[in-house]
Amino acid sequence: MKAFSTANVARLSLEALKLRLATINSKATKTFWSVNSTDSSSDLQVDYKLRNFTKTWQFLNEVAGLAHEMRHHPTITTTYNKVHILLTTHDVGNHITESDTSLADKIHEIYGSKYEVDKN
Ligand SMILES: C[C@H](O)[C@H](O)[C@H]1CNC2=NC(N)=NC(=O)C2=N1
Repeated sequence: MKAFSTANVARLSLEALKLRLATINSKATKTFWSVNSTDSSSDLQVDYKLRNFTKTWQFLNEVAGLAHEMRHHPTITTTYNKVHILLTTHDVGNHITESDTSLADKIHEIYGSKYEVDKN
C-alpha cells in the first residue's frame, strides 16, 4: 500500500485551483486547460492543435524534457497535429496538486509562445 500526501504534494482546493487556472490559461489565446472531476478523482486536461507533424513532435519533446526535469509525468495522446494532455497526481490518489498546475503552466507557456496556431 502506498502512503498518500508525502512531501510537497497536497491536493489543491477548488478556490486555489480556479486562481491557478486563470494564470495558466492567460498564456495562450484560444486553447484552455480545464478541470475534470468525478467523485473519486480529478485531473487537468487540454487539447492542443499544432501546425504540422514536425511541430507536434518538437512540442512533445519539449514537454517530455520538462516532465523528466520535474519528475512529473503527463498522460499524452497524439495524432498527427493534435495533442491531448492529462495531468493528475497518482501519489494523492489521482487528484490535482501543485505538481500538476506547475507543469500545466510551463506547458501552456511553451505552447502559447511558440506553437499556437490560428491565434486570431
Ligand atoms: C517518486 C516519483 O517522483 C513519483 O512516483 C512521481 C513520478 N511521476 C508522477 N507523475 C504523475 N503524473 N503523478 C505522480 O504522482 C507521479 N509521481
